[in-house]
Amino acid sequence: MTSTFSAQPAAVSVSGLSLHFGQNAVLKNVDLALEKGKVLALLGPSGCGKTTLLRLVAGLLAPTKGSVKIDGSVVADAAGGLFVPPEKRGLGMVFQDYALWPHLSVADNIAFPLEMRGVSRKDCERRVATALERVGLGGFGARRISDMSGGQQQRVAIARAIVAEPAIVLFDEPMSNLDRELRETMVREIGALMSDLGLTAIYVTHDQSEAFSLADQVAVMRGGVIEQMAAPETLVSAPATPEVAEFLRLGCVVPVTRGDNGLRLEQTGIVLKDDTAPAGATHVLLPSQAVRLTSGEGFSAEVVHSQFRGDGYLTTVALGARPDASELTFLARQRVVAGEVVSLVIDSGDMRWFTRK
Ligand SMILES: Nc1ncnc2c1ncn2[C@@H]1O[C@H](COP(=O)(O)OP(=O)(O)OP(=O)(O)O)[C@@H](O)[C@H]1O
Repeated sequence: MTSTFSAQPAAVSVSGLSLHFGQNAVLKNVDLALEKGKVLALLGPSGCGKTTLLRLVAGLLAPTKGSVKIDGSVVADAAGGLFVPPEKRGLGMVFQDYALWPHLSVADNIAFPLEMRGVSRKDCERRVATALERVGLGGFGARRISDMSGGQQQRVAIARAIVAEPAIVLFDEPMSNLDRELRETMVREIGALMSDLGLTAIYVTHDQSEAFSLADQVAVMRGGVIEQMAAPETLVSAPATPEVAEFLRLGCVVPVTRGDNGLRLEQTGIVLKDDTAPAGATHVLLPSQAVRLTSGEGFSAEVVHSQFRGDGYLTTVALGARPDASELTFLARQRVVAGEVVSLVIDSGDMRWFTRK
């Protein structure tokens, strides 16, 4: 696992964190640290443990092993039997299903965390009005929740999460009930809000573009562990494992073997003569971004399909004899047709090598 640690005191850190449901280990020995003012996205396929990790930070679950610290204070420690309840962790939370009270007004929903803290009525009104302005719902305080659209309800939920100016805001797939267009707008708005307020946030999503647009750091999770935690650009340029490369759909990962004639890319018919692979390389990523069609010498590949996408032709080719051939998808500049055999160039400097899978 690769994590990023910093000399700055972490806003959130977890250490050796595990959670078992009966015999089932859902989270396995996870370590991470998030700096103040930064946004961390937890990204991964369904069931990989993203929500579980978020709920452990929130205090909605207690760890089987390990500990959670918020702003330097331990809020959960399995060994020491310490557990601080969610309402005492100073967090704001935004859920997928909004979790608003439909019978209360917008203002009353947002005021709830302030009332829990005993804030005066006058102060409450002022802070609710500010929070409403921040999410673009100024003047909507008296409306009933049931009279608001899905997008507006999610904005109310965000206003409620930030109204008490918590140290950290946790988002659990907040966009998944919204349609695509609205999701894109909301991602822009949440991003702007996060940077205006300098929020520290953890944001769970299975949507790569959402994670990449919002987060400073992205933790790619798989099977209850963090495979890699890094800035989005680093995940793309230097995926730590073949699994990260495959999950992010960065290109085609193929096994390699060294032979007398050079380095053989299995199931592709490709033999690399300029062998730049490090010792012990077992797999290589052929990144989609590095692939070009050429009229000169290159790797032969048969076009499986190709579709015009506005900015080019999204093209899948078979590297080697089908049906066992590895397939590589990339954006071609020119039109090609299924069945055509094309010539491809991939600079060896753009290839990424792995020493295990
Ligand atoms: N209360 C529970 N009892 C038993 N198993 C559970 C419980 N809650 C979650 N799990 C299991 O833990 C694993 C991780 O679940 P989690 O909800 O953290 O995944 P996720 O990555 O957030 O997935 P999704 O994107 O589908 O929400 C899953 O296999 C899930 O079935």
